Amino acid sequence: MLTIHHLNYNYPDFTEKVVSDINFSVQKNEIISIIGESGSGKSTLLKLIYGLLDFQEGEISYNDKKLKGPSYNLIPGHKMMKYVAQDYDLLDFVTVGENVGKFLSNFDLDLKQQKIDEALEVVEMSEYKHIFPNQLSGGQRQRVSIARTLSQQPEILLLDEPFSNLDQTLKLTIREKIIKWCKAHQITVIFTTHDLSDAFYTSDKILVLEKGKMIQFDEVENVRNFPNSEYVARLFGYVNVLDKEETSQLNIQTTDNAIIYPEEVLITDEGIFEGKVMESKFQGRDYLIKFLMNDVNLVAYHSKKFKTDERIRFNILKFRPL
Ligand SMILES: Nc1ncnc2c1ncn2[C@@H]1O[C@H](COP(=O)(O)OP(=O)(O)OP(=O)(O)O)[C@@H](O)[C@H]1O
Repeated sequence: MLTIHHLNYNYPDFTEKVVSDINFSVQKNEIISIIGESGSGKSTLLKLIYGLLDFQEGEISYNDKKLKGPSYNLIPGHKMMKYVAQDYDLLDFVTVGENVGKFLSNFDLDLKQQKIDEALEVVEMSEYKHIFPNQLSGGQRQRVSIARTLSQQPEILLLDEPFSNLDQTLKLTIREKIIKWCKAHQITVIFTTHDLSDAFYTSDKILVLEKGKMIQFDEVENVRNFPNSEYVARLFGYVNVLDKEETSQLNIQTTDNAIIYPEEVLITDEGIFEGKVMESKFQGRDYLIKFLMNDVNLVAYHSKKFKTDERIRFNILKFRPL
């Protein structure tokens, strides 16, 4: 088990804490995604866990053994972990296959090739095995870099934005294959992402960072269903955040502010409230309808497009106090 306890970090020559009093534990074989606004400290947290930065306060331990930063280790980076940064770090003068096998033992060459082939297959790069990386696209380089860490079968895999350069179609397959492979090989994965679908489809738990602080850490469904702040709710995309005055206009019985996801606003002719459409935007599957009820701005999804200024009726199906 990996445990992070009261972790604090500021970059040398800066006083501001980039990681501030972080506490969480990760069980073997769990998949954790770290989400948060740009600059919230996601990459820094990964680097601290991997042992690339010396934290000023706190403790990181793995299976009850304390882990130290680069000042205490001859080679930075803990042996049982592998870290894929955003720069991929491939050698351009050897082939993709040789890059993937770079850290594998030459003792059993058949086994080495088997591991290389298996890892390349997971990221769907088998046909590029004999190509040099400088002939690859950014997304292909990213996949080779991931394959290189998979082939080494670490106990913990730390991935910084692992799917950021993949197009949507490829991402759906590769993301699933990588996660399946890691689950099958009992590998713990911690990855950062800006794409909420990465977090939803692949992780067991989501860790939310805001300005270096961990503001929520919970199972995926709980973070989405019970976001503990407006910041967390807004990470999931469009959301209605209503203050007390606005909730009372919608007959919502709460003394707190409330959040309502767009799918919890039902546009229907039988609705008890009336609104005026401001905008209908096609979202791929349905329309995002922005509308006003008195002076309350709301968003909802609907299969049909409405005209600007059209009158609609709606009901509130659910709300969550904040
Ligand atoms: N080497 C550095 N020296 C000083 N400050 C840094 C350094 N690297 C990052 N920072 C600062 O630390 C903060 C957190 O950066 P970090 O890269 O961890 O955020 P992030 O959440 O991963 O961002 P992004 O989503 O944009 O990748 C930012 O304010 C950044 O400017």
